[in-house]
Amino acid sequence: MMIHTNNYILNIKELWDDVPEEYLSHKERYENAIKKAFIVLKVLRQLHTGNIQITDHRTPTNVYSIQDGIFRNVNPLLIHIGLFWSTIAAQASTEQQAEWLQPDSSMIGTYVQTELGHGSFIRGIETTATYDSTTDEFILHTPRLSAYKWWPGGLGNTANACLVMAQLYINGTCHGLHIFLAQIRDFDTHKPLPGIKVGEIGPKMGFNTADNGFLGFDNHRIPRTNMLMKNVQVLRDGTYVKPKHDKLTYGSMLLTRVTLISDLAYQLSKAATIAVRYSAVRRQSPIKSNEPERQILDFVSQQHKLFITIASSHVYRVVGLWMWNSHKRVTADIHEGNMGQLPELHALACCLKAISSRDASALVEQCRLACGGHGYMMASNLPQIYAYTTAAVTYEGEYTVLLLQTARYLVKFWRLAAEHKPLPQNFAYFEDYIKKNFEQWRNSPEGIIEGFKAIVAGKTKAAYDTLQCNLRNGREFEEAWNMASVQLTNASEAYARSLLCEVFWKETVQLSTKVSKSLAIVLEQLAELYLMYWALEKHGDLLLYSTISRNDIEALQSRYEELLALIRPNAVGLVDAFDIRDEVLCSTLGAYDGRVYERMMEEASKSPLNEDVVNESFHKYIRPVTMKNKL
Ligand SMILES: CCCCCCCCCCCCCCCCCCCCCCCC(=O)SCCNC(=O)CCNC(=O)[C@H](O)C(C)(C)COP(=O)(O)OP(=O)(O)OC[C@H]1O[C@@H](n2cnc3c(N)ncnc32)[C@H](O)[C@@H]1OP(=O)(O)O
Ligand SMILES: Cc1cc2nc3c(=O)[nH]c(=O)nc-3n(C[C@H](O)[C@H](O)[C@H](O)COP(=O)(O)OP(=O)(O)OC[C@H]3O[C@@H](n4cnc5c(N)ncnc54)[C@H](O)[C@@H]3O)c2cc1C
Repeated sequence: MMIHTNNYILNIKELWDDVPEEYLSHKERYENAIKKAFIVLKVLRQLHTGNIQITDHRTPTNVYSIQDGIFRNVNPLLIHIGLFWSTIAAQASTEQQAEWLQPDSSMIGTYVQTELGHGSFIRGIETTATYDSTTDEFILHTPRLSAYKWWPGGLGNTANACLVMAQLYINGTCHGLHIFLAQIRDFDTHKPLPGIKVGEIGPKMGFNTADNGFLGFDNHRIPRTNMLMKNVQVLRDGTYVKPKHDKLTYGSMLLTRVTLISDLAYQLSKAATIAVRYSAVRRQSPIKSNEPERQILDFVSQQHKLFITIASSHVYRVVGLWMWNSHKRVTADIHEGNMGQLPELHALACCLKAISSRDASALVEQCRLACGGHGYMMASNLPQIYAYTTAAVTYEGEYTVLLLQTARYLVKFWRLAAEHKPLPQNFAYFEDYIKKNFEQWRNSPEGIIEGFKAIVAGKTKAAYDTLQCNLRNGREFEEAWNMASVQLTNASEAYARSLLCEVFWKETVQLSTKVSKSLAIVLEQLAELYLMYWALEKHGDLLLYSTISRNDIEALQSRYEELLALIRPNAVGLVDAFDIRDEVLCSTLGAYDGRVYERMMEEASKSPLNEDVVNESFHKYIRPVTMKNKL
């Protein structure tokens, strides 16, 4: 059968709620989401087997974006599809993949790594997998409360299998973290298997349809062949065959960090669409007292809040794709046995995941605030987008922890520069900074990019000097590192920002040669706005580390305000160009037709509190008090 993805999925009636999910209980929400998830999974399986084919040009990403509207919250199968499958595809041997990745598999899986006691420091994970050569099995065990797995999406009620991260023991020797496939529930009855304690962790700020769960093993046995064995093996006699790089086991985190950048771009495009469209409809106060009230989008301060969100969505779309291509390249190299590019990819993925999630959550919140009171309504969908987006600052590597990973990489290159050793081309600016080869400041995108590099160099130097000073004062390295950690994270943040500016500007300039002149102008305005915005935000750093002057900063400010005015006529067109359907946007404020007030009233009428003209609590509680002496 040939289908058009959008229409096919959007026309499945059971996928759309009569009652907005906010009115459902925790349990009902989950059950409703599961109903939808399995309708969608069936479609995906049909797509996979070729029983149905997509006639439009869309990719799984598009299918992913449609599901965003269907679930309002989160698809309970997100981790099954996004992490369970992809980890097997990346880390299981060919034979294991052939067995486990069957399209009609009974397995519904999740990715089980974090424990009650350890999330960031995964070497501290306490779950053990001990090889028993007499039975050719691993024994999975949770030695204490802090070792209980806690958080995995879909684990609470949905999953019957999982990929577990555990410390591998063979003959009393610990070989560190490895990944194991474990069945946890009976495929037919769905009851937990003997030796498995599993459940759901309760309501959260968002992700309430993801049934995040807990899991404990009581000496649960799995076959030896259930360890993911593409990069590392345990042989029948207990021989341990080491991987080519000991962080290959962390590959799923790396991939998800890369994928997330594009996902966050998409969340930003939704928030920008809602807030810009609403700002074009909403009128509040005249600008000149004798004029009619103006669209709030005409207030320059409103443009300042919103246009950076549009630009940032493009930045993360472009940089997300750039990272995706790098990941593909490095993965191909790894297949050939060349691990040389892995540290760089890891360092880039860490800081870009950290900054993209932090930017996205701050900007989504800014869009919500820019919609005034109405942005606080669940029906605007902005609170849900915020709750979803802000979680990304924590999951898949907490913000600061990831920035500190990138800092290790920066410090390594600074050390080379300080010792006058050869540097790779992309860090040549460290040497320039040491030699004080400062460029004359230019108030242009290229000048700002150079300025940001100077900030990276200056901040890395400051952090490195502090580190050295702490060491000279007799501190152990780890302690000295901790004492310098504020400066180290600052350096990483600056590094991420300089990458974002440079990649975005270069890619935009290149793209501009391939599109119409009028489109090229708008794209370059957006890219320039992004660079100017951040130059102004970081003008203190530029004053410290580059050759910028006060006059230059004032000129930047004027150009920035000019750009806001230039973008204003295209603002609605720019968000329309994100091409997000109303069914996916799910917002009374952001729908394409601009019927904001009508939609708000329609949504309010769905409130169960409007079902009765007089709520029964009036008779039970209010009247006895207010009418007590009057009856
Ligand atoms: C309608 C249809 C619907 C279906 C849709 C279909 C489409 C589906 C598409 C899917 C799209 C998906 C969209 C994305 C949305 C995703 C939403 C996700 C939802 C939530 C998921 C959440 C999942 C999780 O959170 S899982 C748990 C994650 N946990 C972490 O990230 C823990 C963080 N901690 C760490 O990573 C480590 O502990 C670390 C790195 C901080 C420290 O590790 P360790 O202590 O071992 O190392 P160090 O001693 O610090 O370093 C040693 C050395 O190793 C280097 N290194 C570390 N890590 C790596 C690495 N990964 N790779 C390479 N190298 C690494 C490190 O740099 C050091 O090197 P040096 O040279 O010594 O400096
Ligand atoms: C919505 C959501 C979904 C999730 N889904 C999954 C899932 O599917 N599977 C899974 O396994 N896990 C999942 N997680 C868990 C998630 O990966 C962890 O919460 C995350 O890695 C952070 O770890 P933590 O909670 O232990 O935070 P902590 O590490 O305890 O962080 C607390 C604070 O300590 C600081 N800190 C910690 N270590 C350091 C350090 N070395 N240096 C400086 N500061 C430090 C942090 O910066 C932070 O400020 C999910 C979490 C959330 C919120």
